Amino acid sequence: MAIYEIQHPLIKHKMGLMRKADLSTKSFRELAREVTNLLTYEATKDFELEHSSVDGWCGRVVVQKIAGKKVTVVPILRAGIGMLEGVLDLIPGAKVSAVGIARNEETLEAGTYLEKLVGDLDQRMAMIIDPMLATGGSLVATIDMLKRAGCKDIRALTLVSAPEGIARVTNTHPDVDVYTASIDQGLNEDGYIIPGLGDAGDRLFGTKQKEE
Ligand SMILES: O=P(O)(O)OC[C@H]1O[C@H](OP(=O)(O)OP(=O)(O)O)[C@H](O)[C@@H]1O
Ligand SMILES: O=c1cc[nH]c(=O)[nH]1
Ligand SMILES: [Mg+2]
Repeated sequence: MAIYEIQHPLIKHKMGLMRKADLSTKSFRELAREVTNLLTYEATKDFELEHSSVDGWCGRVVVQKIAGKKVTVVPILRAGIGMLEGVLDLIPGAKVSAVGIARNEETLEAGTYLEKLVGDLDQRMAMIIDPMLATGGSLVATIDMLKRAGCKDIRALTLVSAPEGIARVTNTHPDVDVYTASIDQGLNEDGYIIPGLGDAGDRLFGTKQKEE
């Protein structure tokens, strides 16, 4: 596996804004979408092109179009939904395979509750999206699921990744590349990424519990 931490000033700036604890849900959502636009741009740089031709205003014009495999975007529910529009802005025709995985807050084990994959996965590239790669349990479970369904070409986009999760995915699935906006310091005792974003699902959906 290769991990690509995208070095782009717009990504750095927008990630800095997202780390502010009192950011509104609306702004957090908008920034998640914008950073995902930029990650998608980077993660598609190696897409193959083929020549084609169209009727242009002055006659036939040779153009290029994306060749090869079709894409399925794989949001890991819930938080992955916060990156979905960001990918679809640039790949509007992609089919969506929804995967529901929730991390047990005590054991940190990933539990699967939904598997709604598109067909012909052996002929598609899967682009998994999840804002947070923490212990790596959720991403490994999703890759396992996609491979069981026949998918052989898998990459993942995350906003923040912890070294612990990167190591786990690297060891388990060395063929999967991860594109991330930031590699952070590591995990705290509760399995949260430091400095991270806090609970990305809660911030995207506005479900943060009030403290007693
Ligand atoms: O790398 P891991 O240790 O598995 O942790 C990362 C997972 O935790 C979060 O989801 P969560 O389980 O909180 O579900 P949610 O999206 O419904 O909030 C996050 O969106 C990842 O899916
Ligand atoms: O830091 C973390 C870790 C897991 N899930 C989150 O939403 N945030
Ligand atoms: Mg959550």
